[in-house]
Amino acid sequence: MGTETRHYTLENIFRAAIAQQKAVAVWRLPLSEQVQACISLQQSYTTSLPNLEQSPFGFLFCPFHTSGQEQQLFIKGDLCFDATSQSITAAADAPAAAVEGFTEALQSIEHASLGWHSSDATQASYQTEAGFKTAVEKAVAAITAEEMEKVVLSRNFSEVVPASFSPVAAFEQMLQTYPNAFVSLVSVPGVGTWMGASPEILVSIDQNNIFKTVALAGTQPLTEDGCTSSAIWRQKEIEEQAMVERYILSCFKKLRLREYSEIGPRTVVAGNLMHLRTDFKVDTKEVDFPTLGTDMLHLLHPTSAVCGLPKEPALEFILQHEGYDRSYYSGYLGPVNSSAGTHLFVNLRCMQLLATDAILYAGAGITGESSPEKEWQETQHKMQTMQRVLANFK
Ligand SMILES: C=C(O[C@@H]1C=C(C(=O)O)C=C[C@H]1O)C(=O)O
Repeated sequence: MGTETRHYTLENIFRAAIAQQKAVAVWRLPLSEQVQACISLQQSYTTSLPNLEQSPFGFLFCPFHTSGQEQQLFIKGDLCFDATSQSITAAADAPAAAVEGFTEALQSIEHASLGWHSSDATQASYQTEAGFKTAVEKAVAAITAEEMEKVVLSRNFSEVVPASFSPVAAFEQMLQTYPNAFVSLVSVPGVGTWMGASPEILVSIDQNNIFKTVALAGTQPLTEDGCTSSAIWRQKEIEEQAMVERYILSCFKKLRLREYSEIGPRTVVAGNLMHLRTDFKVDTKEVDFPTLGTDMLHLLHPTSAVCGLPKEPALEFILQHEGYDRSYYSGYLGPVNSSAGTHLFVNLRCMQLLATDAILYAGAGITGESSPEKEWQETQHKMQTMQRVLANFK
């Protein structure tokens, strides 16, 4: 097919992918205008531990717990859609018959219903307010007993999807509401549909081979004037974020990497919230470390921003006490080897769309100073990111 001259809208592309039972990912990088989508024409989407440098263009979608029941997925970019030019391009190795089938489907798509792929999984489990608060109390006790330093506890919550809801319209609205977030919509047959506005880079490598990651933690509601300069941070948040920073530094150390730049912590805005963020940057060409992206991805996930410190006892604690399955929440997702490079984000401020309900997810970092009520409130605030999106259709 090469470069098609026909013009399509994002809605055409998404409808065709759903009607044709294909996996599709749509995204926009923070502070960018460019909306892209990719569609896989493969039979299977599962992947093993990703090797970013060797990978073809596509979109990674990985769960929190990589040895749990959810699979690591790769939506190969057999078809790539650029929303600015409204054009669609097929990869050189895309299966020709499937490309033709998809293009034909695109012509007749106007009348297809606008749904989304739903999950094959049986009924999701939910965490209650009491259950969450009990888990926080147990975590504080374990931290006081020096079993770990920090653990991130999360919960989920279900809301009815309004009848007029459209994932593409919601995605487009998120572009406006959350300009500095990574905005995404992922829909995979048998796995389901997720959308979100993430504030947190896990691993990014741009076209100039610059590697970036961040230490993001510490949360407070946006100040009244919306100015980052008027934020006042408590010692608890400062320490919590410093732990994430320390973890990233320990990963660099494991790889014997000494040349990196570190800026922060600075206060940043994420929707209705503010966080503390330290930015790390490495010129992988200058330090002659071409596999840094993959190596760091393997060491970082799950970071102490979503799991805890040390990683193993924190993960163990989460699996034992959290009381529900995080699924793809606090996993990671993003384009790999796209025209803008590889940009993986932590899957936060997100929701999973079921047939009639949406499951919203949020967590909070627990330290020795945590109070169950405050941490509960923090998860309430974080859930507003997606509640605002649903509310627009009510
Ligand atoms: C766990 C979440 O967010 C993470 C936890 C934070 C915290 O504990 O303060 C802040 C930002 C994120 O790294 C979430 O949004 O669900």
